[in-house]
Amino acid sequence: MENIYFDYSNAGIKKYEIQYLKEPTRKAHEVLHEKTGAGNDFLGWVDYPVTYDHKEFEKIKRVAQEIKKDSEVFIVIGIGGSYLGSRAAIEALTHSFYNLCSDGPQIYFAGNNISGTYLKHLMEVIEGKDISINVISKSGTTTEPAIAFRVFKSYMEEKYGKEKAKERIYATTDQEKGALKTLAEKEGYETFAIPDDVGGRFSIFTPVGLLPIAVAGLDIDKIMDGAKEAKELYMEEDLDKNLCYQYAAVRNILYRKGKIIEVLANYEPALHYIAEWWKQLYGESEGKDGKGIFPAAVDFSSDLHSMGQYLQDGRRDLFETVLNIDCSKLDMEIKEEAEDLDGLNYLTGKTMDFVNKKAFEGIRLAHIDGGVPNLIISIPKMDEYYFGQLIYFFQKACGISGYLLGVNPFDQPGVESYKKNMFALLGKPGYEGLRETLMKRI
Ligand SMILES: O=P(O)(O)OC[C@H]1O[C@H](O)[C@H](O)[C@@H](O)[C@@H]1O
Repeated sequence: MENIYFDYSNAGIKKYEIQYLKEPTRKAHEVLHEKTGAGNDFLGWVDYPVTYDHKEFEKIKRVAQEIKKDSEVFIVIGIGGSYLGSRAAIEALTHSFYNLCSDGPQIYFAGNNISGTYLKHLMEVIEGKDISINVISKSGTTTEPAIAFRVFKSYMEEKYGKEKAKERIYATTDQEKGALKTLAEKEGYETFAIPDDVGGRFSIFTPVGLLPIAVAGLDIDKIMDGAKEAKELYMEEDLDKNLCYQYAAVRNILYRKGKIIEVLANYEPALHYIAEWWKQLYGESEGKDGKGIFPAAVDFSSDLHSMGQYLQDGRRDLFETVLNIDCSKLDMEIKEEAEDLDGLNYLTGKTMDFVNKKAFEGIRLAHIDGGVPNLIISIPKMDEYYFGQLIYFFQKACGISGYLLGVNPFDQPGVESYKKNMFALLGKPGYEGLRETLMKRI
């Protein structure tokens, strides 16, 4: 079976530059696997595709069936790592217009912003429909999902009555602590546990990602098979034989040459949320201590008409990583027109995918000529199996890349700063001193 392919032949990197990173990469591998490095209590994701709780996994499948049976709408409440993975999978693997044409429940995401307009509009859309809710928060204390859940909890209780409502609310959170855990226990919601040693942005293979993914009708066994295969493939400590580590090493080399922005480009709209997920993974893992590649993303060819100029001709401090799908899911032939008014008859008999691939090849060469190092990560096709492989590829590369950079890839201390300010400005008890200081600056 084919696997992920990584090509850095157009990154402008010499062979010996890679060789220089052989030992540092081997060391990073050792530190990661022997759990001797920074953030070592958050490495549960490394072996998770094998060590995961099979009983809990079966429960996910069973509950997903129940939700599908009794719900027209399924609302996933979570932010960051608590929703990006499932959203990435659902967008990448289901129908482009899933909510309009799926047999299963419509799936909406909430609690990933603080917009009253968004919530009000969502409530209008779900009016009169049977609903189930999955509230997801590892810490159980994040403000955005907590506010959204408060809204939906009372909506559900009003609609179904307290007893019936609780049968439609599923909480995914820490196994022991946090406000959500306490609330779920008190109310008697069905709960799913997030392992202590798996951080939010690495949690897609846990119930955090898998319950919504299963509700969307996707095959979570295949996702785990793909992840498991990737785990085996990327165990190899030799950089020459490990494509995942090569991605980490190449990023590091480019970063040291001043390529401080990585632009992840895709040619399929369905991949948009994989890029969003990837941005969190790399942004939170590496952007610290005044260091780190800034992860950006573009959807091609749409963004060529907005960002194309900059990519081709702007500051040369970026490199491009193309997420390529070898074989598109569906295709369409371009037909001949009797009158060739739009001048497109030269494409007669060609397919959309052919045109898309030519766009990719042309853009790639133009960007290389424009001084943008080019990397390609290819998967044979976008299905559950390769989705699982790809996610694990990115996670493992991220851990190695973070250690090569010399940061703790598994914490996110910077995220706390905005939260403290927000709490102080909102008047949360305990933040009085900070509130006073901030108020003087506003
Ligand atoms: O799952 P939660 O605890 O609610 O966290 C949700 C997200 O928000 C936090 O601020 C972190 O920076 C993220 O890493 C996390 O994924």
